[in-house]
Amino acid sequence: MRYISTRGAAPALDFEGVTLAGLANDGGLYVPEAWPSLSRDDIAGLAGLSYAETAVRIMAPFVGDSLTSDELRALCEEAYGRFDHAAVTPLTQLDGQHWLMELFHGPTLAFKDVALQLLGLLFERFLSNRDTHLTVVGATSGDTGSAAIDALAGRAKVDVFMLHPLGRVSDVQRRQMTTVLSPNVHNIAIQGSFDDAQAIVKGLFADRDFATRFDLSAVNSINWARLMAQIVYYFYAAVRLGAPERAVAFSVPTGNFGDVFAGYAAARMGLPVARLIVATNVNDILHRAIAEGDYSVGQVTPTAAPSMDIQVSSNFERLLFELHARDGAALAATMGGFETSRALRLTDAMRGQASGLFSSARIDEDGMAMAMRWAFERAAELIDPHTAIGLAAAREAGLARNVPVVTLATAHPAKFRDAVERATGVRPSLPARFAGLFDREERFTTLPATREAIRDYVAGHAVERV
Ligand SMILES: Cc1ncc(COP(=O)(O)O)c(C=O)c1O
Ligand SMILES: N[C@@H](CCOP(=O)(O)O)C(=O)O
Repeated sequence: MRYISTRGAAPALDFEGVTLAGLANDGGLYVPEAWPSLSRDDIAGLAGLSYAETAVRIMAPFVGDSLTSDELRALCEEAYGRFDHAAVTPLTQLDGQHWLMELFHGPTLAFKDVALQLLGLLFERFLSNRDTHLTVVGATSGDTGSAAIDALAGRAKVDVFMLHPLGRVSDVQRRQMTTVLSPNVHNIAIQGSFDDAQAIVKGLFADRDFATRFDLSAVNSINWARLMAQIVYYFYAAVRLGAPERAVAFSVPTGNFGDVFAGYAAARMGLPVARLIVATNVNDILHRAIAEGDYSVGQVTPTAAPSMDIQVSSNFERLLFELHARDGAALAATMGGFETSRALRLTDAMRGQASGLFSSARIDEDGMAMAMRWAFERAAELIDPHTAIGLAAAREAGLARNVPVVTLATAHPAKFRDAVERATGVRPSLPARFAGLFDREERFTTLPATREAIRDYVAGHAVERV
């Protein structure tokens, strides 16, 4: 399998190459040159397999020659062996139509663990026979940071610099990052928003000299390996609910468009997906884009679902690439215009194409709280604010009663216990392994939200290529 950049000008790479590179050097994102395809029999053959074995079957075509299937299996068994539920991503039924897919049974209680536990092992495996020290620079609105830090802390050939927006993540999220004191972990609170953090990270990659000097790599969903690992649970859930005989819809709490793009990839690979519902909070650029074709950047409003307080969604570029008929030069021109004007319009043809699979909804804070209460009163389930946005969107989507709708439960409710308590009156508790989280020493550096400040800090603490 080879990977090409959405902007058409970077060299094509194999799976090992894209995993280590993160972002393409033309500013684009890597995507598979062609979507692998699974037949109905292949999909039916996934029934009854363990999560790890399902992962091997789905990811093998993407990994190509970069790993043998025994190596891939060993990595999947190790990564998913760290989850505290035997099914890894279990389904819970809420009523006759609605299900939750619980993606929060990993070490840091969010869906990010599904991909980042594997990515940590992939880095280690690919670096084992290279004389390279990676400098991972990432941006987080709370969950990617803790999952990446858990996956990379203490690894000999990687340093991780994680930027979070000061004061805009939950206390549990922050402490999950800042109480990890390994020397290779560098937490930075920036005086700005998540969008500022993400723009700084992309800016550092765009500085080719800097990116080469420090062997920059990415753990955000700009890294293809992140999305690849997330495709697996769409197949795993759909097969449990009757695929390939029955199509399943998914409602996805969306910020950076990574999770829902993984659902798109599953559909492109042959999974019968009835609908992908893009659920946003009041930071609704993606809802406006899908519903009206208006992808224009507004101000970020802090909400009780802070991990979705995002305006510029990095993976939307991967969908735009598909909607530009995979023409990298055309997309590079579109993105150039967007970077200047902070706005772009989808043509009617693009919107028409997207609407075959995607729909969207914007859920405000009241809608979110109501969904938390509904899940609790109706099914005795405590759900986190992000999941609640997905569930509210699922319930208002108006899909035929015979279509099962799976809402992705992207975080454990205890990560956002204040918001959950406000909505339901119940304060969810953290699993026992987090006892003491609030007594531990925290370490982070606060910096201005400028590329220069972050570049200087990274340069002062990272390992330079010899
Ligand atoms: C809990 C939670 N839900 C949803 C999202 C949005 O996912 P994505 O950025 O892949 O759209 C995030 C952040 O990425 C998150 O942390
Ligand atoms: N919501 C995310 C933001 C980063 O998203 P990613 O999927 O691109 O890593 C977070 O919690 O950090």
